[in-house]
Amino acid sequence: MGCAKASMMVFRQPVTFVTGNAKKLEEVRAILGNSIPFQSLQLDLPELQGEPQDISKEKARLAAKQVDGPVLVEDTCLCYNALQGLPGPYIKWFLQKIGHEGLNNLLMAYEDKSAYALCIFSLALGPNAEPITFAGKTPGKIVLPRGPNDFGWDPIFLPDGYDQTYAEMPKEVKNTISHRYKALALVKSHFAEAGYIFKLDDSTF
Ligand SMILES: O=P(O)(O)OP(=O)(O)OP(=O)(O)OC[C@H]1O[C@@H](n2cnc3c(O)ncnc32)[C@H](O)[C@@H]1O
Ligand SMILES: [Mg+2]
Repeated sequence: MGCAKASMMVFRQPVTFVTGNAKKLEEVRAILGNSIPFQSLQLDLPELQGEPQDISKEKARLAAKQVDGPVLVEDTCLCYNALQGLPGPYIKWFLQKIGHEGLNNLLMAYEDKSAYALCIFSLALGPNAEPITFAGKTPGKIVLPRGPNDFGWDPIFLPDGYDQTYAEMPKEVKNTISHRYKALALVKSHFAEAGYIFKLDDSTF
């Protein structure tokens, strides 16, 4: 990686999307297509605590050190409005321990079943670069599980304006309204505007 001009960065390797989650990778691939030169690396990054944006940035710093090059990571939260945004970044453990039923029961005491899915991508251009974040948010509500149980909390999330849960709707629909899609739209615009140049195997992207 080198810096030709202040506004122009030249990369000798593609951006590495680091995740331990195959379903995330599938969606990122489908949404990005070949708009950004990227490769993937399966690594289990630590589940950190704190504010979603800080967690995502720290994940990117850790990933960039391991990859020693430009990386993209994301952290996904499921936030209940009645619970001031919790489970938020801790959704992975909540889902693992109490499942879809428990995630519904958490809201039993509240009339407000509204929630939002939040995805925060972080791009670190190298191991010493400060990560840049891109957030996408999709509002909806928590419902009893409906649809295939393929990906996380998809069966219990009903996005606003739709009568199918994330799990019930075709992938092509989820991938045009989701938290992940919205965050990646910002990532794509950033790449379109930032003037990054990828010189990979003699080809320029
Ligand atoms: O390696 P990373 O990228 O961290 O992958 P992860 O599976 O640990 O993912 P997170 O730390 O972001 O935790 C988010 C949790 O929410 C789940 N999840 C993420 N995106 C989702 C989506 O679009 N629909 C449903 N569940 C999702 C995911 O399976 C986890 O249980
Ligand atoms: Mg994780």
